[in-house]
Amino acid sequence: MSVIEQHQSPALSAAAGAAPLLSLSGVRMEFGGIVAVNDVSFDVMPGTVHALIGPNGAGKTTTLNCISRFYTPQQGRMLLRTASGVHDLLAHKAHQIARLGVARTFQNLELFSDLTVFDNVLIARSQAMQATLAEVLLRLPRQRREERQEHARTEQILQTLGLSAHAHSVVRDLPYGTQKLVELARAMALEPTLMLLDEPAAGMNNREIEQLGQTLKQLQQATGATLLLIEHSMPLVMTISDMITVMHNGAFLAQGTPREIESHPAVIEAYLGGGKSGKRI
Ligand SMILES: Nc1ncnc2c1ncn2[C@@H]1O[C@H](COP(=O)(O)OP(=O)(O)OP(=O)(O)O)[C@@H](O)[C@H]1O
Repeated sequence: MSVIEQHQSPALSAAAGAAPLLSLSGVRMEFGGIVAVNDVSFDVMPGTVHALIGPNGAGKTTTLNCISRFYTPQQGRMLLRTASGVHDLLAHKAHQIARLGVARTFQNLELFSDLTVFDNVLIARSQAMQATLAEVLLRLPRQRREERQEHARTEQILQTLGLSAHAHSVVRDLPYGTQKLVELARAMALEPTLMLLDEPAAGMNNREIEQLGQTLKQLQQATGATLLLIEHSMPLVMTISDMITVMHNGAFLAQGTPREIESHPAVIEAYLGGGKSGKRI
């Protein structure tokens, strides 16, 4: 099927002439006898919101864990093209991935729950600070200047995500949906080229999901970052995605725009297990 529709979104139009930011080819990951990801290949274009969907156990999180180098696939290639060149992700360890401009959030929150929202984001920012230990200890001018810049940048990130009012709240006291946004803020603090989001809407109510959709779209437009997200909320996926890749039973099933995917017979079959063609997911 054609990957790009005739009436494509501005993000896809801009990306159409570009090389993929991320290319997976023939990725295979198995655990003992279980093949979680089987010969999966797809591209993610720069500056797009790209969803990775599929029924439970399809292999989505395992794929994301391969990209973030939490896992090392037994076969396949994963290339990341950034301004600094083409990077073979398999040549990098998980802790080096952030330096390539890749940030991720998790299905289960990974936050400092006893710290404030501001401090959670500031700690993520601190990875980007250039001051040496001597400068920090002596509080030299460059370190003080960087500190001021980091505080201002942290405030800006909180504002973008609508978290300013919660800046000085302790994370554990906040509703779950707000904590999910804090995790997003921490990922954004790394100023990534590619953001990997594992079920950002999980545990949110409909109003929060709608708000999240607007926030993600704004975030993508404001930063130019590419978002690759796993998500089960179809209203969210269909609203914000430029492109959708569908996995089923560990394999690539289809790729297309939301309009193509919602009426794709094989996708409907995978979700509904024998649903009639013409139904929508
Ligand atoms: N560490 C592991 N050890 C053994 N099997 C695993 C491991 N991780 C995943 N699997 C198996 O691999 C398959 C794919 O799992 P994965 O979590 O990637 O799917 P998913 O599409 O993200 O599912 P969900 O939407 O339910 O989160 C499943 O059968 C799962 O049980």
